[in-house]
Amino acid sequence: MSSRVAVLGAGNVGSALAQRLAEGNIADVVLLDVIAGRPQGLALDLTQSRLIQGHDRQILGTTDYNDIHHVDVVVITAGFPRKQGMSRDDLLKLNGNLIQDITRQAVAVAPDAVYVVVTNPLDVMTHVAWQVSGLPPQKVMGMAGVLDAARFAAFIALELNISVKDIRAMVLGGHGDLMVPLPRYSSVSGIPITELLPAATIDRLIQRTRHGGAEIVNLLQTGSAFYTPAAAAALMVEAILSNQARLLPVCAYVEQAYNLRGMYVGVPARIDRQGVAQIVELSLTESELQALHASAYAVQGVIAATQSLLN
Ligand SMILES: NC(=O)C1=CN([C@@H]2O[C@H](COP(=O)(O)OP(=O)(O)OC[C@H]3O[C@@H](n4cnc5c(N)ncnc54)[C@H](O)[C@@H]3O)[C@@H](O)[C@H]2O)C=CC1
Ligand SMILES: O=C([O-])CC(=O)C(=O)O
Repeated sequence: MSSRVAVLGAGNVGSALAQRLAEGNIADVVLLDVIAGRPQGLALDLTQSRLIQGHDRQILGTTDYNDIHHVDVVVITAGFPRKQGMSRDDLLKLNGNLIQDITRQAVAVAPDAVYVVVTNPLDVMTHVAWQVSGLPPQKVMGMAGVLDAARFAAFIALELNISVKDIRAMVLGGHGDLMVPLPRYSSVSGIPITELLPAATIDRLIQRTRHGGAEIVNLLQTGSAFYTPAAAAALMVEAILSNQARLLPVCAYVEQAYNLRGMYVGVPARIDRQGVAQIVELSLTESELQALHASAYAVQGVIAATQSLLN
């Protein structure tokens, strides 16, 4: 039977993700939104391009959770994006209760799915979704590291004037200004970028990566990035469905690693059909570990403050 993926939220990220999943022949898609007509219209539009795009994927638009019954993966993209001048954490109040409500409704009909959260503030929303889902933490992960690492790789490629195909990048930590791009674990055909670029240039690329989302928010003025976020979420869905044990940076529940205990944060993880199969613990220098802890504890602080805001 064909794999089925529910995309909750048919906004910019959700609709671009639905297009990638269908046109990439990755899965059939159920696109769900609260705005009646929007997911149905987008699904019909995507269906009409099947001849041109050369696929037979089913794309269903709906406002009814019964339609996501027993999907394999649920991606949560519903919620408000930030506008210029806002931090991702400013979305907490707007998106916190919404994520709880959506997760409860989804888990009731798709209890066996793997859940991928995209809504911001990402690490906190992933924690909240897991908390209300009642699912084992391996089944609930967040999308951030794949996007942040793709941005770091793009900036390295532009700086070196080298094809991005030969670049691998690693970013740990929360999806915020304290995220931790790791130059020692970022390379061009196996050569660490610390061998190819001066420290000051690497620092500039790190800062640009940390503010990669805000740079686009400031340019768009009406919302936030969606093409690369959708591509990153599609890659994670494909990794889950293909069961190929891909190693990706994702927001995962760290039981005990990196001297962290029981919290969601961005780490490299082996992803398979069951979700997060294993967290990979890199050997970090003292300053890299400190930076990861600063990022993780900032997320922890927001999670603690969030509990009183939620239903
Ligand atoms: N994790 C990451 O790296 C990224 C996260 N994001 C986040 O993803 C979220 C979505 O961003 P966009 O698609 O650009 O926003 P958007 O405003 O284009 O779309 C959001 C959609 O969610 C729908 N929605 C709202 N409440 C809903 C509910 N209760 N049930 C179902 N649908 C509901 C809205 O009707 C709208 O269609 C934002 O929170 C944004 O900050 C965006 C890019 C990257
Ligand atoms: O910047 C935002 O608010 C959206 C996002 O998370 C990103 O593009 O990294």
